[in-house]
Amino acid sequence: MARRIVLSSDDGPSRSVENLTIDYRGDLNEQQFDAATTGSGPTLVIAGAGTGKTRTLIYRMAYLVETGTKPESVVLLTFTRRAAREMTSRAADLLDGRCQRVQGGTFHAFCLGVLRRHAPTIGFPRNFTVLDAADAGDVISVLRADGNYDQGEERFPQKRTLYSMFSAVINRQEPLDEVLARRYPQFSPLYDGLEQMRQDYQAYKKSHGMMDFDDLLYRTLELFAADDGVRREVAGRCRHVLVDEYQDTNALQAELVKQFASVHGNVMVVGDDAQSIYRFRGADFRNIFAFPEEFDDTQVLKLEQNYRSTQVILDLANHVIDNADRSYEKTLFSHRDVPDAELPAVVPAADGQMESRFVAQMILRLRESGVPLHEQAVLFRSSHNSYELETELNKRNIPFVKYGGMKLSEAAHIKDVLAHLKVAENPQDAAAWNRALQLIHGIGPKTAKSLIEWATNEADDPFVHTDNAPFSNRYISQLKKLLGTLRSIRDPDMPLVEQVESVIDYYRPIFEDEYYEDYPKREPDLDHFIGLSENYSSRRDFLSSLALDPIELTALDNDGEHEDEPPLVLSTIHSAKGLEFHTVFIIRALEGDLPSRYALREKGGVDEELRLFYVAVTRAEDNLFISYPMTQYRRYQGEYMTDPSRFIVDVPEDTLEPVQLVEETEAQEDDQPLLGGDTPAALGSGDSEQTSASAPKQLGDGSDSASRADTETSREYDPRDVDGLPF
Ligand SMILES: Nc1ncnc2c1ncn2[C@@H]1O[C@H](COP(=O)(O)OP(=O)(O)OP(=O)(O)O)[C@@H](O)[C@H]1O
Repeated sequence: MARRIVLSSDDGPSRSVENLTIDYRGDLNEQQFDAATTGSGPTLVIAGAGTGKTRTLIYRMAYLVETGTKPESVVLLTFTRRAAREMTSRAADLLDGRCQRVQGGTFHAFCLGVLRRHAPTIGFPRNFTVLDAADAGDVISVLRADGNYDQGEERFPQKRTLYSMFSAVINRQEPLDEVLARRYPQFSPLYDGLEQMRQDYQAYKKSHGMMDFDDLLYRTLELFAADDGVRREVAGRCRHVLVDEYQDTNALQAELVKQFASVHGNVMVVGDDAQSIYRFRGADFRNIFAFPEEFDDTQVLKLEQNYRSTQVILDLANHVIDNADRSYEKTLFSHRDVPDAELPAVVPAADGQMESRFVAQMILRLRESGVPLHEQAVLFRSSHNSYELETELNKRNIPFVKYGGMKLSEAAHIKDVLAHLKVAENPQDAAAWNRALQLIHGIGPKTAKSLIEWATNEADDPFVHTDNAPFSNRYISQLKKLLGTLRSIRDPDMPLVEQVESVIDYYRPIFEDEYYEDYPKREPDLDHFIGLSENYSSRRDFLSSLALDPIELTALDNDGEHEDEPPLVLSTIHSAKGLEFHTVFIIRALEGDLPSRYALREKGGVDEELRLFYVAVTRAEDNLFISYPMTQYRRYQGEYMTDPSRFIVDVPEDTLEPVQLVEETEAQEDDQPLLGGDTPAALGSGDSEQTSASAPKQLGDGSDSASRADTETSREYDPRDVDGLPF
């Protein structure tokens, strides 16, 4: 065995908590203080929603640095890179710039860093390509075109489904036959072909220098198993491991935490079993229950005091989660003393359009009463749930930003550009070749296949046109342009932004032709893409970063358009994780949507949806409206009656107050009180006509039309009117 020389720690001298610059006792409650300032060893912090998990981790980071731990040896693992950035910069604000040097990021990004250094140990090149889910699907398509995996069966799974199956095998560590039996029983008879394909997919990625997301985790563990020196070196640099959102880790991530903490043993994981919502990606909320079994002498701390929501909102949250299968016993109680807090409201609307009008009008009224748009959010289960509302918001010129929709790198035109960059980065990337080649007139799937064969196997240099290449006059001149562009951007001295511009110059005529119907609408994305590339020094980092940390297309689309006023937030519930808003609207609370009809088919699926609903409810600080349309329309079915979500039907009225929507005209006829008058202030004052007529100018030049629409059709929301519910 090699001789070992033990170096002593470079950490600075430790100081007592009383002599530190931050007032930990004053800023934190007792439970938070205990967690932030605990000593070494394993710690599990079980925390309810809004109880200050994030705050505690930020203070923990600052505390470690302030008491002498080298910031570079603190590792903060979060669910998104944005979360890590925000947390380290908040810690830096609290203490000083040293906190920016904490190693923060996602598990995938951390593993990527390790693998870039050590990939050759497990037979991968250092410049391996990172495949996102769509890329992985493309690779699977390439394989499928080559093999006879479907054995003539017509009902073979699509590429996305195949990827999900293969992914589940890795990240749940379950054999494929079990994955099929549990989640895709209809494909169980195809097991042999599928297993063969899965193995070929693994082998193909390895021989072509590619890793998908699961590989980043799995191969890191493989690397540690293959070379214990690497494990010791990596874990040696993890003096303190902090993990946020532990409830959403999968089996591989839980194992990685163990490995990272295997030298120093200092690990703090923070999570809320009730907020585990990523089962479809292999997350297993049972990890959080298993933690004390995995780490001897775990200290378990609980945070139960909620600082975010009013007690009435928490009462609903507690009621909801009481129905969950298994959760750590904790009852949230509010720290906020809000007299006359509004009960959460359930609002049935006649149809989707009426639901949208209610939400849009309510948003304007709240805004009138002083709640800015960006402190209001509309949450929904699936991105398409908000389409009708988006139309309504556009009609009224209410600016909004939407999260959880399409990612920039999922847009077809961006994928085209990316394909060129990927080929330049990894000439073995057949899926990228395939996309780039088929953009050329005269090259179809068959020709592309033989060209790829030539480029990846036969050519000495695939970027140089040679006479023995299988080129035809049909496309030769365009192909030469492609190869010339790719060759030029492979020049190591060419700055990334110039490479991207060069690809886009080549691509632009193709782009205008390919998307002739709407290319002007897509054009700004190309400019954004060039702008993004300016932040990276290498093509490799840029591509990995886009794969690992995708950028929201819609968020980007709307960037810079709201200089006057930060916009309203529309978000899927998944993307609203960790956020908080003064007012939250949960729309489309329907059976089939929330819970999603797909979840109903799976064991444990409804519980996961229940937790998702819990996450949505606990985003609200002061107001919560849960609405749904009572009728919907389907093309072949016509109009039909919906069922409200099971999560809201049996809730006592003193926990979730039913509210009836009434048209203004009807309300006046019935002599019912309109919103305004004695309506609680938080819900806005003045009648709808006043509200919209006085809506400030920056809500758009269409404020007039909004005003007209309001006066003509306004229906009234009266929170006190609980009779005659149309359930
Ligand atoms: N000790 C405290 N004093 C004052 N405010 C606090 C305290 N702890 C937390 N808060 C506030 O409570 C809110 C919720 O905190 P935080 O976002 O850290 O909670 P969380 O547990 O991460 O929430 P979730 O898991 O629901 O996203 C924040 O606005 C935070 O500033």
